[in-house]
Amino acid sequence: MSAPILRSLAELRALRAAWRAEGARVAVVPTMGALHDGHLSLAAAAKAAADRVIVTIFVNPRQFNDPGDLARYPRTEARDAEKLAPLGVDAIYVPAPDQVYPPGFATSVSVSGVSEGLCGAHRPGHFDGVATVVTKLLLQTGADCAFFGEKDFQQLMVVRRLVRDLDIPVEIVGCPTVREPDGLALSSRNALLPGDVRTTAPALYQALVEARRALEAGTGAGAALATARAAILAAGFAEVEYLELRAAADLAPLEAPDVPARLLVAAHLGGVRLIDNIEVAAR
Ligand SMILES: Nc1ncnc2c1ncn2[C@@H]1O[C@H](COP(=O)(O)OP(=O)(O)OP(=O)(O)O)[C@@H](O)[C@H]1O
Ligand SMILES: CC(C)(CO)[C@@H](O)C(=O)[O-]
Ligand code: BAL
Repeated sequence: MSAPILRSLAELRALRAAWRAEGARVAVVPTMGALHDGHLSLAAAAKAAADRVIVTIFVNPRQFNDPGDLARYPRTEARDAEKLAPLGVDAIYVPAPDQVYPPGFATSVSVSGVSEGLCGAHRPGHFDGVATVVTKLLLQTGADCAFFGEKDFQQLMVVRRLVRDLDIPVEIVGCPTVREPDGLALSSRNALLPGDVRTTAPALYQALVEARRALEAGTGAGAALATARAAILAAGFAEVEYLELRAAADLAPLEAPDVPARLLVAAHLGGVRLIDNIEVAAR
């Protein structure tokens, strides 16, 4: 059976109050819709960890630095609800824009440090938009736990930081990246890839895997990353926005994987910006 779709904060609060009275543990899975198996893996993990699960669908205008990107972001609400039905999700919150940003809205949540560099450097204002809407969704849902994908690793770190800094009583759970059989990380934006470049897209993940192998075998970061960058461009990507080795704990820049590390990349293919990242073991 399809979960009820809630469009107002009042409806969400009423349901939340009933669940609180039952003593239910409530999970939230924030999304922007156009759901794929990556999102569904978060919903399944949430269902396993909580009594009640709310999936939110809100294409948040404040996190789009590029108006064209916002305009073409895929919107597939009816199909999203169908995909969630077999998972036993308890509610889908699809707020009208004024339920998140009421007239006169004047507050922004800005997380420094971890939101600088990487996507933060290339998408000005993006993480302020993410931090603001995630803070609102956590407070509106009053969730006990919230599920985010490691595919957006920097976003996950920004959310962990803001929850600690603002004393929001919620457990943040990071979930592994779900991939296509050829390695491409699932992403709503994959649907925008022109057909003729789809077979090129997995080169991004392959380059990360090869760089990880080299780093873990003792190759210096400079050489390993230069080889990976060249491989991504040779495969047919138009631009590598960033390709960096960072400490997994706080995303501080690293010269070598001497602590648990993350290798993160953003690159452009067929007019679409793809991101990916993988774990690199400490030497
Ligand atoms: N392949 C994936 N595996 C696991 N989680 C994912 C995957 N893709 C997205 N998520 C997670 O789903 C949540 C909602 O993400 P979002 O709706 O932006 O989807 P997306 O596919 O990342 O879309 P976009 O094209 O905007 O990057 C985020 O926590 C994100 O990290
Ligand atoms: C966390 C999020 C739902 C906030 O809009 C979005 O950034 C996303 O889908 O990753
Ligand atoms: N998945 C992160 C949301 C965004 O790209 O805006």
